[in-house]
Amino acid sequence: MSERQQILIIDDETDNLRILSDILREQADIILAKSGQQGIRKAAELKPDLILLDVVMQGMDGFEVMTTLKHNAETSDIPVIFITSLGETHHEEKGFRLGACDYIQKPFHTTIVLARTKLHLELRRQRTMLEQLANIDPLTGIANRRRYEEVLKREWRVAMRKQSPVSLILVDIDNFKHYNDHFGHAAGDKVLKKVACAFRDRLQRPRDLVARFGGEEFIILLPDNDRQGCIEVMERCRQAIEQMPLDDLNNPDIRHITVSIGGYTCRPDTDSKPQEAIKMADDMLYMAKHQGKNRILWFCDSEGISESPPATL
Ligand SMILES: Nc1nc2c(ncn2[C@@H]2O[C@H](COP(=O)(O)OP(=O)(O)OP(=O)(O)O)[C@@H](O)[C@H]2O)c(=O)[nH]1
Repeated sequence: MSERQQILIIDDETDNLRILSDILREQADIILAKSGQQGIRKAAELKPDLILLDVVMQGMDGFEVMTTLKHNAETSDIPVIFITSLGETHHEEKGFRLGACDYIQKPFHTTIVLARTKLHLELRRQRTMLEQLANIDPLTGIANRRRYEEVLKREWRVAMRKQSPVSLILVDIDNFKHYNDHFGHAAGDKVLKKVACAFRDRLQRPRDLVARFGGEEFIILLPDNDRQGCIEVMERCRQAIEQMPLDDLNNPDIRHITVSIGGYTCRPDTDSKPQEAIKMADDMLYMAKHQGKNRILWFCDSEGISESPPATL
């Protein structure tokens, strides 16, 4: 991760903003806010890596700003350093109790401000890296199952609140064992990467998610789209994979692979559970395999089972 980090400085004194940004601009890109309200807005919008927050300010003070930041899921994990003239122990204690990662007293020494911000930016960088490692499948570079389950829980709650549909899709590469046995594990790995890319490139809404479920299985989440819309998206994926050239694998015998897909569209309510929805998609995948592979079987609570491409008589 080489891109520059961002520090948001919230202080109602223009001179303080100028002095701090002069000190810190070599370390990171600086965002300035002249009031608590403006700081909260910029924190949610720009998600800086670190916030330097004054306590004594006109209107909303730093402690109130901190409380608001910690109550908003979008800003709650951004580290905050209080930088203030309030020097008594109980002020410092209150700052830490509210969730600050550090407390610097004014008048401050430039070297101390630099050393502490450097430390917290580095911790932030390492934390982001660990989060990415914990959420990404190392072979394909897409989300892993852990990440999928986390996002699914969140989208399930959103769908319940908004009474909107959510679709879960399981995908399994057809005859992959044969492929692996014939051409080796390394060639199989290349296919897995290509399939992951094919899905990632075609699922374009920001909340769509494709993850590696394990082995040669992928799992997809399409929130806020109806059954027909989801089937169309997945049919485009199925066709793209079927037509995907495997020439670079130098296997004259197998030029193409196919996938079977099981989908389930539902409207989550208090009686339903994400794990049951995954099971429904798995049942559809099983049927897709059973009916000849390279096809989509879909179940929707209100419309029953459908197949894509449509079965010919
Ligand atoms: N190359 C590679 N192969 C994997 C990986 N994970 C699982 N596999 C292989 O995927 C194959 C799955 O085989 P099966 O479960 O029998 O399924 P299949 O041959 O695709 O048969 P159908 O699902 O009925 O079409 C096995 O050979 C596994 O070794 C992986 O990370 N890399």
